[in-house]
Amino acid sequence: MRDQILTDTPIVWTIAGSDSGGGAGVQADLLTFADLGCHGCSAITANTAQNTVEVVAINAVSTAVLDSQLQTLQRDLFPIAIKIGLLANAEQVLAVADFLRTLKGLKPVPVIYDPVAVATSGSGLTEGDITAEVKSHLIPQCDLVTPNLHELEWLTQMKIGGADSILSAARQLYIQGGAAVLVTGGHLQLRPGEVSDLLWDGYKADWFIGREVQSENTHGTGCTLSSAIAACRALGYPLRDACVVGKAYVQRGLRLAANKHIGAGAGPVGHYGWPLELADFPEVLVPGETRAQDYGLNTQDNMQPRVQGFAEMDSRKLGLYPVVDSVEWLQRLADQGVRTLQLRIKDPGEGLRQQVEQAVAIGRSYNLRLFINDYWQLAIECGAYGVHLGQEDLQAADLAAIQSSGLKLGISTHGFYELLLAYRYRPSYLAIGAIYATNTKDMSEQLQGVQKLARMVALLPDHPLVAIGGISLQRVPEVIATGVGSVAVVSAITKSVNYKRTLAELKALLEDKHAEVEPC
Ligand SMILES: Cc1ncc(COP(=O)(O)OP(=O)(O)O)c(N)n1
Ligand SMILES: Cc1nc(C(=O)O)sc1CCOP(=O)(O)O
Ligand SMILES: [Mg+2]
Repeated sequence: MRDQILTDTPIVWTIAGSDSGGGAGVQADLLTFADLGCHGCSAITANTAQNTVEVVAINAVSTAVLDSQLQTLQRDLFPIAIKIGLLANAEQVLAVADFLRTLKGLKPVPVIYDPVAVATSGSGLTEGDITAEVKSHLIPQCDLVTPNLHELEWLTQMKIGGADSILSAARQLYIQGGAAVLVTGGHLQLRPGEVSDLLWDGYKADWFIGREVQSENTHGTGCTLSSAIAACRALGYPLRDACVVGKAYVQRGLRLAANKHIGAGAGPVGHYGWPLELADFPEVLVPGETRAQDYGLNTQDNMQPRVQGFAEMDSRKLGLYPVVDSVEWLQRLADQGVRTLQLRIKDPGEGLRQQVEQAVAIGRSYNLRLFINDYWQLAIECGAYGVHLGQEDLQAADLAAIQSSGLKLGISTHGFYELLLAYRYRPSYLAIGAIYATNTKDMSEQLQGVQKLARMVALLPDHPLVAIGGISLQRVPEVIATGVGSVAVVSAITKSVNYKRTLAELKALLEDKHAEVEPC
């Protein structure tokens, strides 16, 4: 195995069939990898003869031919992620499963399997039945399986009729093979106009709701989705982020290719680059919203209805936003002219209420935008400007009470999935973190970097956004170059040897009108 250090671009493999028509299979996979910034490699399982209206031949390669491609790739182009598509017979399934077992023994590699066995036209794509080998040997080597409803029925032998049966079958498939399951919903609309995918990872069910696109050009959507997810995994995106970005990539391809004419039948989905428009991204279903019933959620009686729309702030750009752990720090920074502040007390002693009351009093006398972290009841009772909550607080806090008290609400997010989820509440601002590694809190699994930050800012150019995590004075210019309007800092100020000087420099960067960058 050569060291991945020799490669600047993440390497992603596709193990799949060639589509001579260029719309699906390896051809769609390689276009997707390139579009999303990865280097694609292929191991071809079958040389299909097809166009947009017919599949004439499958032409499976021998397992020796398949294995020689895999072994050759492994020696020089070790993958960061793998997508698997058409495996043409049981021998191929076993050969790939064996290969993956050995490969994953060398290094963990996320494997995404799109279980292709029957074409949308209904033509069988495999030589003989591969069900037993797929279930017992292949899926246990995979991290995610992306069946459509027909494929889910095939793999579970369960009849799918509605949301409950989709979830039951996904759970069943997970129990059988241990891989997370993303059920794609192109074949059944649970609500008119909504094309929704279900993710079950053994812990949590999530529905990603997309809008129907009227288009004949849908060939290759399954291949493209699984490849986009593999590419995102190779780029370091966690599973849920990879799924929502993958779905947005396909949505963009459907939308922009809708009026193209390629062949007489179903033309290919398009490949149009990284999705940067919110309209292409799915909505993440939120517990408590009315339509959750149609998706098999809201089954508990005590579920709080979703609350949406919190008080707006006087500015979309808050500029510098220090987060401090004491009333003393609050006072010092207010004295220096800071306008936006957060009180974040993690080890509350006896006098918590008193500290919040003092903080609110300072906030009033200096006309601060003062947010209280975590303690939303106290924030309401004491009349703070706003409250800041984490994702895990969203189910526990009384959002309706926060909303009706007129308090502003900020919500933490860590990646695309959490951003889309939190946006469903339309809070006063969304925080995005951790941008860089930080010693203030263990965020090592949730680092975003400035490229991802810029992509998230592009999705929500008109919504107040705050960047947080590891932001030092030196890093502020590249953070604000993303278009984010607010920068939250802890240690840059509280650990500074000269906080007044650091503060002045931060303010110069963040509150000087000329330093403001319009969102992209
Ligand atoms: C502006 C801002 N962004 C994010 C956070 C983190 O909040 P949370 O996820 O609730 O984590 P804790 O701060 O409670 O550890 C924040 N406080 N402020
Ligand atoms: C409190 C906190 N929340 C984060 C998030 O990403 O949600 S990062 C973070 C720590 C920020 O401290 P510093 O500026 O010292 O890195
Ligand atoms: Mg919190």
